[in-house]
Amino acid sequence: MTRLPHEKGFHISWDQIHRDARALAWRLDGKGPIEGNWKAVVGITRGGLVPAMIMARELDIRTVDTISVKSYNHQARTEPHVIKPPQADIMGADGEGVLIVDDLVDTGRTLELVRTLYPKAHFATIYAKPMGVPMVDSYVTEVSQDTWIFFPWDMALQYVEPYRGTDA
Ligand SMILES: O=P(O)(O)OC[C@H]1O[C@H](OP(=O)(O)OP(=O)(O)O)[C@H](O)[C@@H]1O
Ligand SMILES: O=c1[nH]c(=O)c2nc[nH]c2[nH]1
Ligand SMILES: [Mg+2]
Repeated sequence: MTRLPHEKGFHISWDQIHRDARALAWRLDGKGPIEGNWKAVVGITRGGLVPAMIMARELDIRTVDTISVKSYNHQARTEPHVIKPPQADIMGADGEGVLIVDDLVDTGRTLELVRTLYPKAHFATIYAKPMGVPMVDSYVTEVSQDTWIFFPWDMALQYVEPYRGTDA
């Protein structure tokens, strides 16, 4: 296991990821290889499921599947492996026409593995770190490699002390 140093935190709200996933969908609209269309959206579980759903809704795509890849135990990186593949007839021989979506690309190891399986698919993530950029075809926002991205499903609202403290 490799534990990476993360100096900064980038905290994403539900509203932010909703807007970013929509923006990514709009950018890819009409860009599929089959008369501009995409034949399916495949989310890389688990993080890719929320953006995949939002993008499939925007692009009016009803064929939605998942590929389950596990690469991290909390913030510690492990060797990525496929736990559940998508349906073979959706992916075809090489993934052509399929939009494969994840929440982020970090080292690029997850997408590298999925790319070897489906080299002609289009790989889209909402966020990207520099090491992973070569592995992704489309993304919305880049953050530095030493930033840990906190997604809304991993957070909860909680009380914070006022900046000037309290009298108690
Ligand atoms: O570019 P990489 O360094 O491979 O990292 C990116 C991957 O890591 C996270 O998934 P994780 O394995 O933590 O599983 P999860 O989506 O179920 O949270 C994230 O959702 C990406 O899929
Ligand atoms: O929630 C997460 N934030 C990250 O920055 C990250 N990098 C890999 N996997 C990740 N998961
Ligand atoms: Mg993931």
